[in-house]
Amino acid sequence: MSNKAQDWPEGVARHVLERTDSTMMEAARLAPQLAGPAWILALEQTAARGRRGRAWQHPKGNFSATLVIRPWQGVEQAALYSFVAALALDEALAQVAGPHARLSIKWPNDVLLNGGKIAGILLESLGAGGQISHLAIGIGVNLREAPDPGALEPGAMAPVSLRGETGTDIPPTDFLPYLARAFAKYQAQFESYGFAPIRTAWLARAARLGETVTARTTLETVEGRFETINESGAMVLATSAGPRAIAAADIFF
Ligand SMILES: O=C(O)CCCC[C@@H]1SC[C@@H]2NC(=O)N[C@@H]21
Repeated sequence: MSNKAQDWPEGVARHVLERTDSTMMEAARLAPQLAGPAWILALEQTAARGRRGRAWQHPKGNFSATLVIRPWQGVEQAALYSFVAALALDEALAQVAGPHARLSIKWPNDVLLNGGKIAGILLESLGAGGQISHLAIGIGVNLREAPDPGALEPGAMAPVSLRGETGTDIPPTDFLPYLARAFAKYQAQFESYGFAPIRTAWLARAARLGETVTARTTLETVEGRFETINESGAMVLATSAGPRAIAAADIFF
């Protein structure tokens, strides 16, 4: 594991907080004053949130951070940063987890370790008057402890922790440079060459590609074979009624 201070990506600010409500809220408060991209890491969060309005548990020792950036293009491109973030997470975790860790990415933006959920990503756009000024990319990683499965929704993916699965015990402040470097690498790729190379890399890491999955949207439940993701990042399922592109859903295996 290399974790030298000089390995921090150039031009990116870093704020480390002992405690806050949520790094997403901290990001919204800080964004107007930021001169460039910034990571906001909190050692404790009192009101952390997950996707679809769910609460996110943050046991002590786990990683919780939000990266604030100015998105490269419009609203549609902004959503694709979740794939950039998932690849970065996968790479950073592979670097610290050791050779036996089985990492994969679950559409749209969870990272799995040995089949359980180790990390989640939450994207929020910040701005006023319909204009996105900043993108807040929130990342939670169960570094030390898996949250209590009893507090999760029925059918939710079983949570695991890095320490529980691999024995690696890395503090959040030490994990951050791995993630920041990996994110800067994939961000540069995305902003130079577009979504195509990110999509290819993402598909190579995708969990259950080619297998039958169930997608639960707010309106319906769709079952089908996970064929690919399209150029907008939607999951494409081969269903009995033909191909379906799903833009947002919870996926069950
Ligand atoms: O539902 C998910 O899987 C996404 C979870 C995102 C949690 C992170 S922790 C850091 C940031 N601050 C928050 O309040 N949420 C995100």
